[in-house]
Amino acid sequence: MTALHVRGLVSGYARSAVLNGVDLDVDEGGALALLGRNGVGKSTLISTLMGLVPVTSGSIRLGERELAGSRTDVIARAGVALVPQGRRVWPPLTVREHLHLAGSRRRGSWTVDAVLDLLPQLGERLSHPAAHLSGGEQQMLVIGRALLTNPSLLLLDEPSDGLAPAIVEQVGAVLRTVRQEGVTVLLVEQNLRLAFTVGERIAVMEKGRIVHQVPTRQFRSEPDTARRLLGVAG
Ligand SMILES: Nc1ncnc2c1ncn2[C@@H]1O[C@H](COP(=O)(O)OP(=O)(O)OP(=O)(O)O)[C@@H](O)[C@H]1O
Repeated sequence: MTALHVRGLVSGYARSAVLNGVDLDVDEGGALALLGRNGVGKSTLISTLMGLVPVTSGSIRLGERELAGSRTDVIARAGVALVPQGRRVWPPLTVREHLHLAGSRRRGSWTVDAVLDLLPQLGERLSHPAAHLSGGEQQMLVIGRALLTNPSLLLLDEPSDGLAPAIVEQVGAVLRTVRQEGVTVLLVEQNLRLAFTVGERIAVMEKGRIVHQVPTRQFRSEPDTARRLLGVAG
C-alpha cells in the first residue's frame, strides 16, 4: 500500500509537451479514475509514470521514493505495474507461460494460485495460446500478469476498450477486489460506469493538466460539470 503524489509533471514527445504540469494524488490503497476527452494526455501520463515517456520536469513520488527520471525496470521494481491499452498479450504463449514469466522478485500475496482464484476463467485456459482467448480473457490475463509482479500501484489504461458490457462489469468486480487487497489503483477510463465502480475519486484532465479532482459521489451529483468537462452526462 503506497500513496502516489505527482507534482508539476511535464513530459511529451520530441519537441511537443503533452503534460503541462500535472498535479495528482492517489491515497495509499485508494483508487482514482482519470477521465478526459480524446487526446488530452491520459495515456501519456500513464506512460510517463511507467518511465516509457521521459520526464521533462516535475516529481513522481511513490511513498517515500522519487521515481521521476527512473528507468522503467527500476519503476517496476519499486512496485508499479501497467495494464496497457490494447491488452498486448504475447500471442503464441500460453496462459500458463504468461503467468510463469510474470513472476517477480517482489514478494507478496499475488501468487499464480491467488491470481487463478481471482480470475478462474484463466484456470480453464492454462494450455491455450493467448491468441485463442477472447478479448475479455486476454484482459483478465494482462491484469493477472500485472498482479503477479506484486505491485503497490497498478496503472490501467482503458481496460474496458473493445469489451462487451458484461465483461466490463467483470473487470470492475476484479478491480474492486484488487483494491480491497490494498493495491493502489490509477485507472484511465472512458467508460463512466467502470470509472465510477472502481474509483473512489474522479480526476478530469484537459490539455495536459488535471482540472478537476473530487470524490466520485460528488462528481456523480454534478452532471453539469461532467457535461462541461467531458461532453457527456455524468
Ligand atoms: N508516441 C507519440 N508520439 C508523438 N505524439 C504522441 C504520441 N502518443 C501520443 N501523442 C500525442 O500526444 C497527445 C496526447 O495523447 P494521449 O494518447 O496521451 O491522449 P489520451 O488522453 O490518452 O487520448 P485517448 O483517449 O484518445 O487515448 C495527442 O496529441 C497525441 O497525438
